Amino acid sequence: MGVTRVVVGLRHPLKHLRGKAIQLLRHQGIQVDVVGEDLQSKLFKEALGSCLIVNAPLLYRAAFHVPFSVLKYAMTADGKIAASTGHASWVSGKASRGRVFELRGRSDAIIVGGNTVRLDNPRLTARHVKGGHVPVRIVMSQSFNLPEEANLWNVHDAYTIVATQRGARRDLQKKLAMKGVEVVEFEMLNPRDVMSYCYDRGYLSVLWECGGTLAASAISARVIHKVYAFFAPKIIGGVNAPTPVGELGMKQMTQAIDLIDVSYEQVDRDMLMSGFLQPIPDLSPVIPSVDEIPSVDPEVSPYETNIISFYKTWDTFGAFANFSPHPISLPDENGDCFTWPTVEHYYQAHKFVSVDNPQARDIVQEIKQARSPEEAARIGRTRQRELPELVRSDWESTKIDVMYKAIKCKFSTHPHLTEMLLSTAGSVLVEASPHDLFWGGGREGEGLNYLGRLLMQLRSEILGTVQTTGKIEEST
Ligand SMILES: Nc1c(N[C@@H]2O[C@H](COP(=O)(O)O)[C@@H](O)[C@H]2O)[nH]c(=O)[nH]c1=O
Repeated sequence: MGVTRVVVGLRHPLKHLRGKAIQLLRHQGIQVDVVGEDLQSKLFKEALGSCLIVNAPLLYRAAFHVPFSVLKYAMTADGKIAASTGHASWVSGKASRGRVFELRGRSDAIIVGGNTVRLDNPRLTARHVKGGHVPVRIVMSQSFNLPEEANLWNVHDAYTIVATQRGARRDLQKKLAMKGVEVVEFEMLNPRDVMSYCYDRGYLSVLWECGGTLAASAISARVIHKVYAFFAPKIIGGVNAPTPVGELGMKQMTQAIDLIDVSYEQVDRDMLMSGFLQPIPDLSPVIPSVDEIPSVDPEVSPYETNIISFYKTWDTFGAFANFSPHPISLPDENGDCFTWPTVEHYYQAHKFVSVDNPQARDIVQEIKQARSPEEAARIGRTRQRELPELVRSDWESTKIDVMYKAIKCKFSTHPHLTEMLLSTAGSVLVEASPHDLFWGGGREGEGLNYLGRLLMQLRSEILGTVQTTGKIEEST
C-alpha cells in the first residue's frame, strides 16, 4: 500500500509545467488536494503563505521576467554601512558574514557598483563551503572608471561580468577582456535592462551587495524584491558616512516603503531583518488572451490554430531553444566526434569551421570551450562582426543546413524532446526572439522564424507526413 494522498502547496508557476503532476497522480487514483483550492482554512492560508515565501524566486521571475533580486547590506546601529572614509571591515560579525556567504551560495549572480570595487576591492565569493556554488559577479559601472587591478578581475575565483555604457573606456575594456572578464555594453546602463539581460541568461536569483546610490536606483526601478538588513550593535558616526540607500525622492515618512512578511533573527551580536518590498505575485492560471500570442503567419488566423512560442530555456517549450542544455555529439572541425554542450555552440563554431586560417581555428576552439550558450553566442557574433573575413564564404547558404543537422541530432539524442515536439502536432512553433529576425518570429510576427520552421519540418518528417526533403537530408 503506497502513498494514498498528496497535499500540494502551490501549483507550478510555469505554465507548461503547471498541473501535470497533479493530473498524473489523480489518474493513478491518488487523492491530491491543492492548498487554496481543495483545502481552505486559516491554517491552510498560513501554509500557502509559507509556500509562496519558499518559492518566491521562481514566482517573481515567472511574473516579472527578471530574476528575483535581494538587496543585502550591513549597517551600524546609527545607520551607516561604512566609516566616512569608506572603511567598512567589518560592520557585521563573522556569523553574519557566514550567512551572507550562504545567501551568495543561493544566488546566480552578485551585483556591485563601481564605487564598491574602488573602495572595498571585494572578492564576492561564497567562501563558506569548499567547492560550493560559485555565483557570477557583476559590476555595474556607467563610466567604466574601474581599477586595472582588482580581486574581481581574477576570474579563477568566479566568472565576472562588467556591465557598462556603450563605448566607455574601450582601452580599459580590452584590458579587462584580456583577463577573461566579460564586458557587456548597454545603450543606457540601468538596473532594469541589466536584470532583463540576467533573465535572458536564465538567472533565477540575484544578490545586490551594492552601495546606497545603486541600491536606490535599483529600488526606484522596482527590480529589488527583498531586503536582508544586518544591524550591528556599533556606533560609528560620521556626517558623511555612507548609508544603505541613497536618494528615492521621498519627502514624507508616509511615503516610506513598508516591508511585507518581515522576519527578525538574532545572529550572534547582530540582528537580521528581512522583508519583501513587493507582495509575492499570485500566478494562479491566467489563460492568455488570443491577441497576446503574436500571429506568425498572416494567412493563419490565431483563432483557428494554436501558436506555441518559446524563447528562454525557462519558458514553455524552452527545451526547443538552441540555448537549452542538451548536448549533441557531432564531428568537429577535424571530423572527430565532439560533444557540443548545446546546439548554439555547434552553430556558432560552424561559422568559422573549414576556414584555412589559424585565427579562425582559434575562434572555433574558443567557442567549443565557452562555458555557456550565451558566451558561445557572444563570441560567435562579436567575432563575425569584427572579423567577417574569418567567416566561411558559403555561410549564408549553409547555415540552415548546419542548424538543421544540429537540431536533428539534438532531438534524436534526447527522445523526450522528440515526444515534446510531437506533442505540438498541429500547432505553429515560433521562436519568440525579438532580436533575431532570421531564426526568430519577432514581436509582431515580422521575423522569418526559421528555427520554428525547422522544428516543424523535423516534426513532419518524424510524423512521416512529408517525405524527407533530399536537400536537407543529404547534408545531415
Ligand atoms: N562590510 C561588510 C559588507 N560589505 C559588503 O561585502 C563586500 C565584501 O565582500 P568580500 O570581499 O567577499 O568579503 C563589500 O564589497 C560590500 O559589498 N558586507 C557584510 O555583510 N558585512 C560587512 O561588515
